[in-house]
Amino acid sequence: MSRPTATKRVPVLRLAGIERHYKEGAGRLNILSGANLSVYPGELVALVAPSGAGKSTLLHVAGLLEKPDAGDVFIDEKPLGELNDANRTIIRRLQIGFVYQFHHLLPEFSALENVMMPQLIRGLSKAEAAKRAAELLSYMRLGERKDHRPSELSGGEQQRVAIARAVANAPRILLADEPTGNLDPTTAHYVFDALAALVRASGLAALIVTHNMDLAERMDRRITLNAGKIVEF
Ligand SMILES: Nc1ncnc2c1ncn2[C@@H]1O[C@H](COP(=O)(O)OP(=O)(O)OP(=O)(O)O)[C@@H](O)[C@H]1O
Repeated sequence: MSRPTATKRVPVLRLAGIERHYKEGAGRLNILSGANLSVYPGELVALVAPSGAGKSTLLHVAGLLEKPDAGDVFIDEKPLGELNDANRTIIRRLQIGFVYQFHHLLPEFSALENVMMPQLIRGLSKAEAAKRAAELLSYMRLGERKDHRPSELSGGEQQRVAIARAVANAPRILLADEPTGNLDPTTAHYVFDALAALVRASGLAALIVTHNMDLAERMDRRITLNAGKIVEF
């Protein structure tokens, strides 16, 4: 079936024929068996699947943390399979932001410093990093809280700092594993709204693992894993 408008768009993230298997005794456990996915600029895709279906494995492959056994990952249609480990690390640092269920903020640093950190690692000056970090925290409605340490912030505030940190280096892709899984429903909605606004405003492609069907319904598309393949639902 031809879809003329869709074919003109270029996906930010494309997974093509991804296979991933693990050894199990004498046999093989096939987790991903020809998984295909395209995520477009500003799009939020919910990944909803039962425990053990391969959600983390898929995020790890998309995030260049694990190499697929077959198939390839494309960012802006550039294939990444041929890159050596050093170049994969560079692409991961610059192009991909990660958000986890638990924020993993550095406890002895302020919110501002936590968001500055990836930029300093990338080689930006302190002044440049502080400016962007302050802008991002204001966008996440945390301007007043930027000098607080994580222990002085609420769970929802901590998670918004973690989201700001994930996009500090202006990545192309945001990968999130249950980003609101640790929050009460009202806070989860608020944090999700902030995340969605950021993704749409910056044209990121976001792949978000969630068990929360309310949030999944508010994303642009919903996918699941069935026998190692990606299925829209
Ligand atoms: N390094 C590994 N070696 C062997 N088996 C693995 C390895 N990593 C994951 N698995 C297995 O692959 C399957 C998929 O794991 P994965 O963590 O991707 O699932 P998931 O959908 O994220 O599950 P959950 O929701 O419980 O986190 C599981 O059965 C798991 O035990």
